[in-house]
Amino acid sequence: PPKNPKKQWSLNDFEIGKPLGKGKFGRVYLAREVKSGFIVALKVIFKEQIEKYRLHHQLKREMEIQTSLRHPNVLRLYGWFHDEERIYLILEYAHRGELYRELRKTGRLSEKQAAIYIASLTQALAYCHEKHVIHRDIKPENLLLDHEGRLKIADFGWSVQSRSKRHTMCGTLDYLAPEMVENKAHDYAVDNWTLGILCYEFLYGVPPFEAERQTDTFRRIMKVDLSFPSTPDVSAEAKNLISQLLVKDSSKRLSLQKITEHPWIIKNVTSHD
Ligand SMILES: COc1ccc(C(=O)Nc2ccccc2)cc1NC(=O)CCSCc1cnc2[nH]ccc2c1
Repeated sequence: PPKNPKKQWSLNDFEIGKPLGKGKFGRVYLAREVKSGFIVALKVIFKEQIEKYRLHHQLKREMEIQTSLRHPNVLRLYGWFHDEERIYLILEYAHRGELYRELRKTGRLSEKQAAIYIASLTQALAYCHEKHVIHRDIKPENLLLDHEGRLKIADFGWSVQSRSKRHTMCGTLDYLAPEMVENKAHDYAVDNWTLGILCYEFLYGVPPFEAERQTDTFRRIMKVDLSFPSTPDVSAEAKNLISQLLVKDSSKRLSLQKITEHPWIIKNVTSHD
């Protein structure tokens, strides 16, 4: 990655390549840092967007936090620069793209692969929480895979994200915890709920409370209407972990520490980062 963080980067330092994520991540481009040949993802944000939503100081504070986040399962923000009308974020490039794509391709994951991803996510979240960073909108399309297939939580930009979260609201409620759906104050424990949703989706190929209409998904989440189909045949340990995460009372959800100690994780994951 670009070495000296204090260096003032500019657009001339990069050769811009293809657009990434087809606008899913805002406007992000593959880019190569000319001197080192290092490949990055360059995210372009228009200043008038930031001004319009008065995000300037939040963006600065957030950039400070994110450049300090160093974890193998958290996408890096190497630095940023700006010109008159745009802000550029120099982001880590995850070569194997969205985990979502892999999930759609294979339909569902093996128990071993699912456990490896859940363990990676748990470690990344434990790290973010100890750095007092939450609001991780962790759903499959915000999870990327690097060239070794290692999971990276790629979703930040909560302020912009919260706009897209409203967008998500009209998209899908599937990943939102009851307290989020009820618009109650929420804390770190929403991420534990989402881990349960993701674990279910990794193993069954669909999220647990999926329904034709949003109102039905809403009702199923509030009721925690959780059921395990007889096929595919999923291990009792996996169902046990999911059942201990998809708990309405956020204080009763399995803690991140307990997830790493769960028999299903221990059985399926060597020390995998
Ligand atoms: C650390 O990450 C981020 C940090 C900050 C922000 C952000 O926008 N902050 C913000 C903006 C405006 C107001 C306030 C805050 C966004 C991200 N991350 C992403 O946007 C997702 C991955 S984009 C890169 C990337 C990599 N590797 C890929 N492989 C395939 C596609 C792809 C796409």
